[in-house]
Amino acid sequence: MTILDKIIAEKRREVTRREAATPVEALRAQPGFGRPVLSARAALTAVGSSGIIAEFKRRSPSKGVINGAAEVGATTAGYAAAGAAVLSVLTDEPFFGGTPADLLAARAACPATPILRKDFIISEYQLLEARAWGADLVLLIAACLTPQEVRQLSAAAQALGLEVLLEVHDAAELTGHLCDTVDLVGVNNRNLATFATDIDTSTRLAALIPGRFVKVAESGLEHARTIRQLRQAGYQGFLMGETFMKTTDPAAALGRLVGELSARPAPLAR
Ligand SMILES: O=C(O)c1ccccc1NCC(=O)[C@H](O)[C@H](O)COP(=O)(O)O
Repeated sequence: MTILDKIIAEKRREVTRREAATPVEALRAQPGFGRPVLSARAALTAVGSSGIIAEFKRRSPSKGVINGAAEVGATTAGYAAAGAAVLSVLTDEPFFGGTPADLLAARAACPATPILRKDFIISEYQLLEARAWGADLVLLIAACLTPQEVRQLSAAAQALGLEVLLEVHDAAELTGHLCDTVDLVGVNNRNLATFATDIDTSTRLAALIPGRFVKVAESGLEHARTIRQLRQAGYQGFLMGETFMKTTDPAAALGRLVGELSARPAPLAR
C-alpha cells in the first residue's frame, strides 16, 4: 500500500464524517460561498507575474515536520506582500497538519490573492467546502482519480466558479486524464509512491501539454535558475512549499527569490 493509498483511504472516512456533520445547505449558507472568485490563471499569466504559487505546509509524509511554528495568516499575508501570484493552503490534517481553519484564516488575511485548496479531492462535497472556505481553485490529482472522476469533478468545480489544477506525474496520466474542464496542468516532480523528486519530469512533459492550459511545475523547486529554465520550457506557474516553509521567515525567503527572478541573470562566464 503506497502513502497515496493510505491518504485516500483516510480521506474517504473523513469526507463521510464531514458530510454527516455539515450538510450541503449549511456550506452554501456560509458567507464565503458567494464571494467573487479570483482567477489563478489570470494571476499567473499577467505581465510581470512572479508565477510563484507559495504554499503553507506544516509537514508532509516525505519530510515530516517542516515548520511547526509559522502562523498561517501572517505567513500567507507575507507571501502575498512578497510577490506570490497565488497561495496554496493545505487543508489535510492527518498527513500535512493543515485544517479548514487555515484556509479561512488565509482568505481573511489575503483578500486579493487567489488561493488553492490543497487537499486530496475525491468528492463533490469537498468542492462545496472549498467554495465555502474561500478557495479560488482546487487540485485534482490524476494518480488518485479515474479519468471519468476528473471530468465530473472538474465540471462540478467550474460550475461553482472554481478553477481546476490537474496534477500529473507522467505522460500516461496526462493523456488519460486531461479534459477541457481543467484550467491549469501541474506536473509534480515528486513521485508520490516513492517520494523521489526529479525536476526533469516537468521539462520532459512540457511539450505534451496543449498550449491552452497554463503549465505549473510542482515540488522540489528551490532556485531562480531552475525557474528560469522551466519558463523557457513553457511553465508560468511554480508551486513551492518546503523551500520557504523550512526557513524561520517563509515570506522573506520568497521575497529573496522574487528579487532574484526580477534581477537580470548574470552573464555566463566565457
Ligand atoms: O510532499 C509530500 O510528501 C507529499 C506526499 C504525498 C502526497 C503529496 C505530497 N506533497 C504535495 C505536494 O505536491 C507538495 O506539497 C507541493 O508540490 C510543494 O512541494 P515542495 O515545494 O517540494 O514542498
